[in-house]
Amino acid sequence: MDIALKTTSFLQLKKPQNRFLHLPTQKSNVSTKSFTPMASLALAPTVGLSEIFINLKKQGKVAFIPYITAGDPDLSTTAEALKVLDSCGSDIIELGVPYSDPLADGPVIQAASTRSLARGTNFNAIISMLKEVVPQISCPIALFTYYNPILKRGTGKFMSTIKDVGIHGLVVPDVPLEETEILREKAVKNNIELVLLTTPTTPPDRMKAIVEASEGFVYLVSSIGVTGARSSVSSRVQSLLQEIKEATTKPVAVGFGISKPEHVKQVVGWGADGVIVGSAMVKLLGEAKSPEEGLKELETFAKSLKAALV
Ligand SMILES: O=P(O)(O)OC[C@@H](O)[C@@H](O)c1c[nH]c2ccccc12
Repeated sequence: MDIALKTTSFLQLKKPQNRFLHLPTQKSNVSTKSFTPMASLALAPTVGLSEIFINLKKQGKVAFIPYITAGDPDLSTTAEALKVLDSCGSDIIELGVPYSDPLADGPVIQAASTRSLARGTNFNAIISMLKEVVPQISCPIALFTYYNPILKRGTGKFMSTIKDVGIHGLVVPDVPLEETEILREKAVKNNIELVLLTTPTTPPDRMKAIVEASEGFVYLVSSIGVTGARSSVSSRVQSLLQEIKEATTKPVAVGFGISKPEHVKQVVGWGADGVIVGSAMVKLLGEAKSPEEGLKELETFAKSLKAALV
């Protein structure tokens, strides 16, 4: 199966043996009753991903886009983490659906997915949590999932379900470029922006097709390999950003390896419209001594990265 990223040798995903999700089917032990809905704040309805970038550009600002894995360490903490990240000035939040075979993920996010699945996190419980939390936050959420959970539910049903809880964007790293057409059609019907990814080894023509088809923003993967904090961000990103910006006026957000304020400043200096930070966030939240400790560390870290953007 040729996927959007495969030709970039970013990852050679084999055709999944069993296309269906391996999530535990037993009833999740996650109680949605634990989400006591606050009086839903009269927040302005969140705007979509594209609008976020338009508004930021007018202010000469760059988008801060953290990623966390839903259900790690548990869904109640995820609910709180979304509010913390929103209050720290996140412009978009990427929320990952844990999956049993996260081939594009490094050890930190793989471990987060394993912990989350071990707790019984499943898609329905994530949706229930989002139903409560989305009205309480002001920044849009882009759901992050591998292709199987979508296929399992049916593309149309999946899209309408996430739209109904106020999700604005969708990132599917292993969808074959040739199959994004089907996904995008259902996404557009549900006002969901389907974000596509390009990488350092994506051939120019393929990159052009990807940026042309990508909605909301273009995800530039900074380095080949899997997700994970790196000591430095590849300087190749600078020329990659130029090449992409010659091919499109769409905003480009850079992810992979970014884990320090100096990384953020560097990528901004190279012309990125957004900065995506995942593993470093996930590690703090999921590997802390307690959820409260994790939330505190997440807040401090998020503020330090946000401060590097101004
Ligand atoms: O973890 P990093 O190196 O900070 O990279 C962001 C990444 O976590 C997030 O965007 C993401 C999580 N899982 C992925 C799989 C493929 C591409 C991107 C992702």
